[in-house]
Amino acid sequence: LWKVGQRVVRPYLSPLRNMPGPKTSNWLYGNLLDMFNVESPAVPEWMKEYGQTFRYRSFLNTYAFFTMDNRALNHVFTHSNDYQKPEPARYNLGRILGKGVLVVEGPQHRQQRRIMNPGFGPAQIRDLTDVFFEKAIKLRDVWTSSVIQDDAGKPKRVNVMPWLSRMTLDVIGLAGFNYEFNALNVNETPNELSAAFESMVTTNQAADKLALLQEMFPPFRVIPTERTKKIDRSQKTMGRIGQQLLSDAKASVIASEGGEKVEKSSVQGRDLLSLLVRANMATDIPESQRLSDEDVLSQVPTFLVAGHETTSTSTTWALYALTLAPDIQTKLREELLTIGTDTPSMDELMALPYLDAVVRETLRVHAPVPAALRVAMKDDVIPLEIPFKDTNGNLQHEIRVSKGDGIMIPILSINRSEAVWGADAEEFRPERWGSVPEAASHIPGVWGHLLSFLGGPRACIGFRFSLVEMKALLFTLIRSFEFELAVPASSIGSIAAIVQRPYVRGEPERYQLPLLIKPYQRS
Ligand code: HEM
Repeated sequence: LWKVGQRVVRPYLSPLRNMPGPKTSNWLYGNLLDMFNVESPAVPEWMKEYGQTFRYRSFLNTYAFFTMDNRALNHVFTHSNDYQKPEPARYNLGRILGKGVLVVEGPQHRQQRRIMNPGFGPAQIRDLTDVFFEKAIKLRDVWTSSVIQDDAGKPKRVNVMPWLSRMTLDVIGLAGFNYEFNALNVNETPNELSAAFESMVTTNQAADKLALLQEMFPPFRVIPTERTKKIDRSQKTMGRIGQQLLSDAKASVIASEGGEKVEKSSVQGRDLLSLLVRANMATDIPESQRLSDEDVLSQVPTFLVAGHETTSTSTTWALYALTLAPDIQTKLREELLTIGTDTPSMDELMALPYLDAVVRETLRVHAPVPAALRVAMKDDVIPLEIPFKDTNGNLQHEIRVSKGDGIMIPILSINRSEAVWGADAEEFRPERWGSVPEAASHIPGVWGHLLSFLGGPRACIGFRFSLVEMKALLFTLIRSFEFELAVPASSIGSIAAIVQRPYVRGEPERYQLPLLIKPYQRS
């Protein structure tokens, strides 16, 4: 009751009530339904009317604000303890991931990042490059042998999304924790871990009103539902398999420490879980700083959730962009065909300038995670680069927030900002990376003058991993195939549900990118 009371009273006390912004349109959802309206999202209109910093109403009409201001965002990123992920989102993720690095906050997060960071460094990702190519080549071969042509040898419509998703699942299994999902072996039934994970992430929370109440109001969380029971069952399976993977990783670390050679054909010892186990056993980490087995195990589903659909979705968008711009597709193919092998090293791959520009431009225009949310954990004053005029007509050089106010970090709007990238900011034009505008260097993102991987201590830990994986995929596919859209470009839209995916207007299948894929005949 105290919490409900706080929620009711908060809107009358927040300093954000004097910031300009739209009127609330729903007593329960505030402005959220307008913001997430797929066909006509309200944010672009609000940006025209109120500028780059404005307030809106969130769930139960609590106050939140939207800002594209670099200084304000930098403040939010660097004070990650004071601006945490919303508790309902952490509860939801935590049901699936346990206490993984994506969910925990404060000292626990610092401790986990400290031990995990080394596993994601350039040298470690270099060691995983052959896994990226092995699976990219497997996808190429499955497509060539049985997927892209009908019996008469004509290209048939292929929804590339699930294929790319199978490829990245296989990669994160092997590179993440030395586990073979075999998702690209389409004739085999999904293995146990894959089925448990699938069952967990596809539980339909939206259809379950009690689930929404449980998310928003903790006392309801003690009530078991079909959804919670399903998650519990899957968690048991994942826990059992995870325990086995952890024991294997420990054994491999001990074997390699003892000078025993780890089998060359296996990734064991190089996978993220083994690196994490090794870092956790390092002698310079005091006993009190080490992760418990439970914390280490939570990283297995964390890698699956964070590192699988994000990379497959961005590669899907890259193929989409290349079908709309055949000249760019041809130019990219020409560059890729200058390499004389199907399996270049990471350094050779990363040195290809046009591939790099295409990947950057994809992650700019089609950032798979379009926005992030944070909540102020205390009253605070956030400095601004560009002031805003409050509802009383006074110029404000800072934003005053009270504990509980929300913040929307509009990753995609910032990536596509005309103020930064010029009048053609919405266009996919890889050539722009030949001369990056000065304004882009002020964006507080961890990579590439973009916010696609966010910034600060909570930035994406796996950005190098995903860049090399995406490049290996594009390298392999663009050299081997020509891609065309199988439907008119105007029928493709995008739906954002944490990750932003394409769909075809008027067709029942929820997420898809239907393409025609032809083998490329080298002259
Ligand atoms: C194109 C691919 C990817 C994109 C666009 C992406 C984007 C992001 C973003 C925006 C966040 C911050 C979310 C938030 O705090 O609200 C994040 C966090 C994270 N990502 Fe990624 N990611 C990608 C690939 C990966 C991969 C391949 C891995 C692992 C192998 C990974 C692991 C993580 C983890 C563990 C976090 C949580 C970090 C923390 O809170 O300290 N990501 N990612």
